[in-house]
Amino acid sequence: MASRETDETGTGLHAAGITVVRGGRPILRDVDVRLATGGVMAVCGANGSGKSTLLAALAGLVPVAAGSVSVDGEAIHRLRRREVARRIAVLTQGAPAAEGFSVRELVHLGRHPWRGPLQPAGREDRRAVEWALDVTGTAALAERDVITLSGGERQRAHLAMALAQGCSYLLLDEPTTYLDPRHQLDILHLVRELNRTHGLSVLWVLHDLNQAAHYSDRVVVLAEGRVQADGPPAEALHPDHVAAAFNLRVLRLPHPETGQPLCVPSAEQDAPLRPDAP
Ligand SMILES: Nc1ncnc2c1ncn2[C@@H]1O[C@H](COP(=O)(O)OP(=O)(O)OP(=O)(O)O)[C@@H](O)[C@H]1O
Repeated sequence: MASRETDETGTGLHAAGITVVRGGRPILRDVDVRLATGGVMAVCGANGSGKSTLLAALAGLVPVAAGSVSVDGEAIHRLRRREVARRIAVLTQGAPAAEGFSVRELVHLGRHPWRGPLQPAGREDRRAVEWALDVTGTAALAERDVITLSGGERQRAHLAMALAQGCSYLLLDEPTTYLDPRHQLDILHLVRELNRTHGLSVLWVLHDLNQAAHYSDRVVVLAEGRVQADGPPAEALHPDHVAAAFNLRVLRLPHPETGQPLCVPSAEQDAPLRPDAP
């Protein structure tokens, strides 16, 4: 049996029975989740259920009180920060706008794990940056100040920065926030394509259950810091799991064009979540 320190059995990014405590309170409890190499996994759950905390724990950014996180079989806490950053790129919610930076300079920041603090960018750095600008469609924006970009353009510029990092694991916290419906689909489609063409392993926190189901091959549903469901989208997003995790009744209806099951909120819902709501 593999130990929780080394996890020789598995590749991928694995949270093995982790508990995370913040502010003296357990936020995640005995969570066991594995992002398979080459997989696309969505994390869904109600506000405050622990999704961002799980993402941070998988990137080694928050300590675990029990269990462990491993990347390709190596315990993450044994790796140097730079080594982790060469394997795992993280794009958090509402990444701050880097005022005074051009898009190209922002994307170059993604190369930091690969060179010394004062080392100038080399050929490989420039190649990675131009590739990231190209695949995210931000090459035409490269000389623009990041602060002048629209929300959608900024999201793509930050995605380019994460891609320039040259990692095999990409963790995205609500990458569609602030985007209109068409730009949401464009980002989801782009990341899915990068998964298919470059074997990038993706874990993303998504609020839209239908987008999570359509663009991911596995869905984890969190409820109050525990795993409510983990499996292929049709299983994990069963109405019973959705009801337990979100206090939301949904119907499963086939998409009129593709027949894929859609989660549609029922017209019949329980009382509002907050008893003090008007
Ligand atoms: N540093 C912290 N100290 C204390 N409590 C924290 C800290 N960070 C997060 N929490 C709490 O942990 C819980 C889970 O937070 P988290 O951000 O992981 O949830 P989430 O599922 O991503 O929520 P949302 O959908 O609203 O973004 C929340 O109750 C939050 O207040």
